[in-house]
Amino acid sequence: MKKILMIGTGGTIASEVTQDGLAPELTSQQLLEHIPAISEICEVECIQLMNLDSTNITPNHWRLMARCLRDHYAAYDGFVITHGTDTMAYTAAALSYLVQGSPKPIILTGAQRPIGFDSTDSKINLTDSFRCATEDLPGVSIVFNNKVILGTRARKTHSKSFQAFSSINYPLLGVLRDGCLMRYIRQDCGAAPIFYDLLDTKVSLLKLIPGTDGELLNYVLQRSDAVIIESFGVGGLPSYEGTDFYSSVCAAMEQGKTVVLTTQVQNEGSDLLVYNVGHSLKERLGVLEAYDMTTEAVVAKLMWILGQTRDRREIERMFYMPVAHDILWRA
Ligand SMILES: NC(=O)C[C@H](N)C(=O)O
Repeated sequence: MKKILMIGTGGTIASEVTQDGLAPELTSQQLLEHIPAISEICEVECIQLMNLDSTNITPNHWRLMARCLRDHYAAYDGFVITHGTDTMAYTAAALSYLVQGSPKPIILTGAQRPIGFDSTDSKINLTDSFRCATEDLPGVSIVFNNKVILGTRARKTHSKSFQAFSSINYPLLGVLRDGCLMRYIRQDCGAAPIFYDLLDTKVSLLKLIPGTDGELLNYVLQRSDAVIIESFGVGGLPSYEGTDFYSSVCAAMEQGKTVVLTTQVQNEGSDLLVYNVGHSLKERLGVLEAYDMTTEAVVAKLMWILGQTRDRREIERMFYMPVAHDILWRA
């Protein structure tokens, strides 16, 4: 029987009703006690790394999770991390950069309703996740509502219903039907994973609205090593009286900061060269663009890259180099 490590981090799945709203209180061991049938699927050992609403998860917690995987990697056949859904897509992306090429499954799961509630999705999500953790499903993925989503492509797209996650600009890796995994895609992997530990957390995101105050961008640029600007459509920077976004970006890049343009539109990604509002940003300034990557993946990838280098060319090379199919290859 395969041996799986369950790593508890909190979330709704582990939450109980308190006077001040739901709060994570159950340990991984207590979660398992709700589903005795898991012992027919695999042998499980548990570690409780933290017990947090995922709103409170930070990049330091991603590093703790990656270290936990590294320290216990050899002893288990697969890993199930229980996590709040609110920032699970960020954690999945971060672990995809911190633990690359894993031949063993690293599954993140959680729930929209606590395990103690009559109408809960916790039990099916956990059972499906343990099934997937015993399969040939390399790399980091999210198993939720019968779907298997690649870690770099997940996004929370429903705040309440069980179908919380979607795969963005990439097909599902598989689905679960009556507890059986139908795998559509097998991720490539190495003989052993490469673990990373360093992250530069001075990465910020600015979402534009029509008429954004240019001083906001200056402020964010000042306080960050990299800024992601979530712009409109296929991407570009506005210009109107009283703002000079272009000069702000230019000055920040001269100081060695990294600027990435992405889009608020969920599907199909950016293409800065299409419109005049984006063209010179790309051609003359050389800002990076996200193309089909999710914002969650861009955030985590920049932290991972800047944890390793400050060289502009190297940053650009690493940014466009696909890791776990986070970006479609561009020749
Ligand atoms: N469904 C959930 O898990 C939401 C919860 N607030 C969390 O992210 O921890």
